[in-house]
Amino acid sequence: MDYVVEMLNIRKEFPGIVANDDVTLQLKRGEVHALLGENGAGKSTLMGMLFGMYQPDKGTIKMNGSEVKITNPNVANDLGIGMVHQHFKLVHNFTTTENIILGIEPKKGLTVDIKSAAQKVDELSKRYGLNIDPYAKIENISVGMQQRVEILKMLYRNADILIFDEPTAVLTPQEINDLIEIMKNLIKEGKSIILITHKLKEIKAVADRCTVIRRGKCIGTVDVKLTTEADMAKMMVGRPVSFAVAKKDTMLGETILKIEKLSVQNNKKVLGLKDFSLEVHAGEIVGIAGVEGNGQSELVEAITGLRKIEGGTIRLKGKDISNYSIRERINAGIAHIPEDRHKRGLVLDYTMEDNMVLEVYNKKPFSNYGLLNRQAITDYANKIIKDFDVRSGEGGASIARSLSGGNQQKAIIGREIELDPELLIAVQPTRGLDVGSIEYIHKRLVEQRDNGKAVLLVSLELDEVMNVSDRIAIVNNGELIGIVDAKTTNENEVGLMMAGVKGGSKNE
Ligand SMILES: Nc1ncnc2c1ncn2[C@@H]1O[C@H](COP(=O)(O)OP(=O)(O)OP(=O)(O)O)[C@@H](O)[C@H]1O
Repeated sequence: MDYVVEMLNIRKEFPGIVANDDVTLQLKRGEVHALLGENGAGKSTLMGMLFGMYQPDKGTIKMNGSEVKITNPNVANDLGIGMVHQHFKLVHNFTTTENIILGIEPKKGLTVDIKSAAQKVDELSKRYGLNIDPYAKIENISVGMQQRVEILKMLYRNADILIFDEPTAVLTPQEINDLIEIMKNLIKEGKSIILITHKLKEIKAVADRCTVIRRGKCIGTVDVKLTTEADMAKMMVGRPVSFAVAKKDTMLGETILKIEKLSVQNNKKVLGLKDFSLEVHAGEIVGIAGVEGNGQSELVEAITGLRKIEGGTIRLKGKDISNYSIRERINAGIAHIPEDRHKRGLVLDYTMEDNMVLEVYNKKPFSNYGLLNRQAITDYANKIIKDFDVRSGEGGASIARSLSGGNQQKAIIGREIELDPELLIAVQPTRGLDVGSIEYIHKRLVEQRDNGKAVLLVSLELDEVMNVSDRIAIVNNGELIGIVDAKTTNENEVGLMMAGVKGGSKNE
């Protein structure tokens, strides 16, 4: 059999956890091979070993039939293995070309030959349909484009084996379609791809075979054409997963959040949100649907106090909180699951325990007269970790950075829901989560609403907004286009409104 890469009987332990236990993955030349598994199942660890970031404790790696020792990422590069990481590794004030050549700069005498490098970047970009400007700065291009720079980095180094670690988690639906086309082009040009993703739809759309791992162990490799999404989900979680969200009828209570004529500037100092009004009641989930960058971040940051407002008012249970500090807003009952779990969700170098009390450490029983009560903090953190099935080697003592992306996300969601807030703002809450965890998180959001709390859900996943929300507010270009009832609307109507076609109602 023509395998370009074979990872055979691989084992890797971290303190307190066997991340990979006898895992085998064989990559055929010219295939897209999906790697599927729950959060913390050991996917990134396995790929980390193929990319030379970790060494296996046991097992062998072969390339084209011969055993190789991939002792560091430079060796991986030399062997033609490239990786696009979950969190990009780019220097923001460098240009695309500067990022791509970093570490392997072509020289003319003593100076770096940027011109010839930019020319090569341009050629590669055209050949693979990537549409990258070789002189654009990273900070000025979209996340989707930044990812293409990561792809170009691999191509520039002549990689033939391309590893994509959850590449679509940060992309918009259009960017996802583009990436799928790019992958197909790469295969046509003779590359082989390993794709880590939680999205079964994408596996169906682009992968040939799929290897499933659960809690570090290999469950099997299947032919994607012959396997349904439900079967793959079951292999991965070990039980059938329900994709539908079960909900009782809403029992609307008082108005919790009342936004009137809100205007907020965006990062470019123009109005990112204009004259925006919305109400969220106790006992309902209001979803915000829109293409990324249409005012969602400005809205969330204005409510949570992360961004100054230009005009209008924000009321929580009738009280004007427009000028409250962030802490005052938390104390008033607002909780926030942020979009960027690393930048705003966690202090990555703190333990999980400390991360779980970031908003409450200064309160009883966690502190008394300025002294921390470690036992109370441990107990509180352990409860969240258990309830939300946050998996890591050393539980609350684990450093946040060492947790898998999905487990970091579950911990943040647990921390915010545990506050039992009057208003829970959930931004992309299930980004990077496996289907089993998504099912659980959706249940918990619905539970908040059933307990008479208000939930504001912001998501780029239309399916999620449609399934979880009671009402859907659609934004386009910073304006409220309309509000629709989730029970009676359909994807077509919401899609049109997202494109700016007015519909629905402007009131509650
Ligand atoms: N450097 C590390 N130190 C300690 N533990 C680690 C380290 N890297 C990973 N782990 C642990 O190994 C397990 C597997 O993590 P890994 O990141 O491989 O999971 P994953 O399948 O990629 O998950 P996700 O889908 O959430 O990204 C997790 O329990 C994680 O906490």
